[in-house]
Amino acid sequence: MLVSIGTKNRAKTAAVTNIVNNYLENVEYNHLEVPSEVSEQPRSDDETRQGAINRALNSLKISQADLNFGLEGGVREIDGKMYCCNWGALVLKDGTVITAAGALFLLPEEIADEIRIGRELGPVMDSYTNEKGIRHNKGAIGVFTANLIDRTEMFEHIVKILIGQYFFMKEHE
Ligand SMILES: O=P(O)(O)OP(=O)(O)OP(=O)(O)OC[C@H]1O[C@@H](n2cnc3c(O)ncnc32)[C@H](O)[C@@H]1O
Ligand SMILES: [Mg+2]
Repeated sequence: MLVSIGTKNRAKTAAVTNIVNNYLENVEYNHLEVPSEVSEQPRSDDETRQGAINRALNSLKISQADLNFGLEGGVREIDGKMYCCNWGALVLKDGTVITAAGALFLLPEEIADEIRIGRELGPVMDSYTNEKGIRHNKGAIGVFTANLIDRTEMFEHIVKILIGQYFFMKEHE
């Protein structure tokens, strides 16, 4: 079975590989840099979800894989507070689109203000922590949860929901 993932981000590719390997055998993986066709920093659930779907659809177009994953991070505001939101899409070979969302976590006001003036969370997190490439491993969620949960684990949950929905659909065909 061929599984494509619409990113080369290591936190995301690890999440897909870790979960899919638990449930399916003889899987070959493709990591594809595909356009999300939304802003670099999505600013709503709608836009973040659409980015995940576009990544999965674009992966299918390029690879014709059996399962095509798109994972996208964004932000949204509720009652003046900014949360990081996370969405995933799984597109099947026949074009069926399955979606799921994951954790929402609060961004501190000083981080939120940087995003509000138009910066991207990835670089903002790197300057905040004085580290490079946070988005590939612990992610903002790792930093703001005292490393109790990292970005891979957060996306694993979404991938598990997507795969679970796929199994449910197959059982009810
Ligand atoms: O290479 P891609 O797949 O694009 O991975 P990415 O890390 O850029 O992730 P997204 O495009 O899905 O996320 C949109 C923006 O938000 C940033 N971001 C989202 N979640 C983050 C997290 O947990 N830690 C650090 N940056 C995050 C990210 O770096 C981007 O600037
Ligand atoms: Mg990105």
